[in-house]
Amino acid sequence: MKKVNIILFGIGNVGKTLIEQLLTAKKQWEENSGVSVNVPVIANSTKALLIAEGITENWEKDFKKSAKEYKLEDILDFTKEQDLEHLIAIDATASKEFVEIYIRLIQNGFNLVAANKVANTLSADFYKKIRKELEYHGKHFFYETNVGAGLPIVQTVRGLHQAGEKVTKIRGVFSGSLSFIFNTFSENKEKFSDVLKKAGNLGYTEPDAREDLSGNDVGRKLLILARELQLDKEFQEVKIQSLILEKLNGETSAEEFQKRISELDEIFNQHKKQQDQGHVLRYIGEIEVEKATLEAKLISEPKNTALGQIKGADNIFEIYTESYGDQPLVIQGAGAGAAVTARGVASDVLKLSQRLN
Ligand SMILES: NC(=O)C1=CN([C@@H]2O[C@H](COP(=O)(O)OP(=O)(O)OC[C@H]3O[C@@H](n4cnc5c(N)ncnc54)[C@H](O)[C@@H]3O)[C@@H](O)[C@H]2O)C=CC1
Ligand SMILES: N[C@@H](CC=O)C(=O)O
Repeated sequence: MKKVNIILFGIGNVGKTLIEQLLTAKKQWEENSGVSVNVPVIANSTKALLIAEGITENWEKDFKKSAKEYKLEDILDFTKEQDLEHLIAIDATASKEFVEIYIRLIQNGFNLVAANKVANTLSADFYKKIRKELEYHGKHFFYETNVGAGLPIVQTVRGLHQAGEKVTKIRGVFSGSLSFIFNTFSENKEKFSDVLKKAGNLGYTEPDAREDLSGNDVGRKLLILARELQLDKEFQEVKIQSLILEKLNGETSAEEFQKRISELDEIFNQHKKQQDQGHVLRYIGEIEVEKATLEAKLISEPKNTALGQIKGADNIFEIYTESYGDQPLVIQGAGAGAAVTARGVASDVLKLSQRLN
């Protein structure tokens, strides 16, 4: 039996659900895949719980009782002292600072799985540096949930491109939270701010919902796919239409923004009023490969088109390639939510485990 040791950073929406899924699937993984999953470290932004033999279903109580403030060195020392092998660090944070330690993790023998999109959307130099370090140390990095949550988007785009297929365009609804917001807001009389709160409570938005409303989260996803297609782009080159007022995004803190979200209601009412009969609002992303352009924008879409008909927090990705011609390869399904995202992370962990000797 191959024993893998998970060091989980981030025990919020996605992290918590992942723990539950890993504990529940443990026996199945052992029996069907020969992989025994152990979670000796779980950490949030301030505290970590370190248990060599792994957390149990009492992990929340144990964390409250025994988690201690920590530095990365404490975790690195612990994994060495305990001689833990087959190490997989999971980044289930949304932190911009946390990704700075990826290189140190790789150098200290860790493989990586990330739900966090930041590492793949910093400078092209950093993107290449991570991959160079991974190659040098013989480590792996999986990040399927960076685009489309649990949907198989990254692997499909990468697989087509690596196989020599000419991908010409990717177009679709890349944001689960904006999908939910516009589906709900277009269809009923709720205020925009109430729908936004609901999306947050359902775990669809980023921890700071402005990441979604500013279009930055979609921008990141576009860049991640573009880089899979070996387009050498930077985040600043993505053309992004923001849906948020400058005054609420600039100097305002996330807490202040939460208190002022009703200021968005009037703007979105206007967007809604301007809809033609039978049309819905859609925030879409588009990569034109030949032109090397990446764009995220709000459009008015007829309800009866592929993009117009989606429901709930669905994403839809139309992947146009030479072989598929005018009829794109289409992938659709829930594009946000803790359960689908955590399952995508778990799937990455399992795939990565199977590569470890
Ligand atoms: N919610 C969704 O549908 C999807 C989320 N994701 C990504 O998953 C990630 C996590 O999202 P949520 O669980 O909703 O966020 P959350 O805000 O519920 O949880 C974040 C966790 O990270 C911890 N954290 C923050 N900074 C840290 C640091 N420096 N070191 C260690 N821990 C730190 C926080 O204490 C918290 O436990 C985000 O990057 C998000 O973009 C990706 C795909 C879909
Ligand atoms: N906030 C994101 C969550 C997944 O990445 C989204 O809305 O799609």
